[in-house]
Amino acid sequence: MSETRKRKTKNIPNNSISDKDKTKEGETKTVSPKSNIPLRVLSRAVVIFSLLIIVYFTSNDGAFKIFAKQNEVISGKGQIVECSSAYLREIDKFEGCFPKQCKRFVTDKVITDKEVDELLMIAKKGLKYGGSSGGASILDLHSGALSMGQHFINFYKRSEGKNVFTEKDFTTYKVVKNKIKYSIGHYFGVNPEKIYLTHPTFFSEITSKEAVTVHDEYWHPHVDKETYKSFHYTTLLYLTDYNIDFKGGRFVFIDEKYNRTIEPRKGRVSMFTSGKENLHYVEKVTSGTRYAVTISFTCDKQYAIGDPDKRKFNNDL
Ligand SMILES: O=C(O)CCC(=O)C(=O)O
Ligand SMILES: [Fe+2]
Repeated sequence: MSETRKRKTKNIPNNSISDKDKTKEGETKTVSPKSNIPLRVLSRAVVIFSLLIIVYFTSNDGAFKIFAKQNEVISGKGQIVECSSAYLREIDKFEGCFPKQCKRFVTDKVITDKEVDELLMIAKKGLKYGGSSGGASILDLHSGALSMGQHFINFYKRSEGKNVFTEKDFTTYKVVKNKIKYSIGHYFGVNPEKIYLTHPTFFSEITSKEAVTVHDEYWHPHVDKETYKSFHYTTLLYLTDYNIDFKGGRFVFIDEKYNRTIEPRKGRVSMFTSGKENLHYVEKVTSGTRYAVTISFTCDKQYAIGDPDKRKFNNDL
């Protein structure tokens, strides 16, 4: 920048804006005040513009970083974050469940394509019996909760649902849940036998439909530990692809300096400690349908739930 400035001004004699200025050897050019002012203005504008760019890129507002792109295959990518004090205080009493570090971790290598396809089928065949009047529907395989209009019904109490899910469906869920549980053990340095599946564990289906009730408003920033008291480790398994099956709907961690975005990808698992250190939201889905499963774990045995079970579905438990 200063080079440009030097080059533009070096042939202008001191205090003589209307003097003659040498351009090429032996040639002279009259520099009038009129033609000189725009040059100065231009170079100042360039300086100001450059400064604005620097300020923009070094300021915190509106700065996003893509943590996990949809079109890359991530073996494992983690980011350590400072545990919130409330989270630490609470988790301190659960031996073996205390994470080495609070963090978020993404991997595309834990769940197979076949498992994702099977889970997507489970989600679709259950959710087709319900559906929220707004854009966000859930199906909880454990409790049977299913979005229906502006409410939830217990799908396990409906006769039409009796033979919707097979033993194999429940086995797939259990296998996937266990893989994720052992991954948490591995990546967070905790004893997998000391973390327990907790309520709610659900499939979600999000469309671009306008929200009708608060249950449809998934885009608000929140802390999972505050929304779901028993959560200590949240995991999300994505069943559809961002920008292919749907648009919008990226998951965003809100951080001090940059927000970090996870673009859903089939089979992608995102795991994170559920405290304030992992404040997040989901962007509004603008088209298509987004499917995911939330499978979360607690350190507190009193909030442990069993695996979803076909006998429960058949109402004979
Ligand atoms: O579906 C997602 O990506 C995240 C959903 C979420 O934040 C939640 O259920 O608490
Ligand atoms: Fe959440």
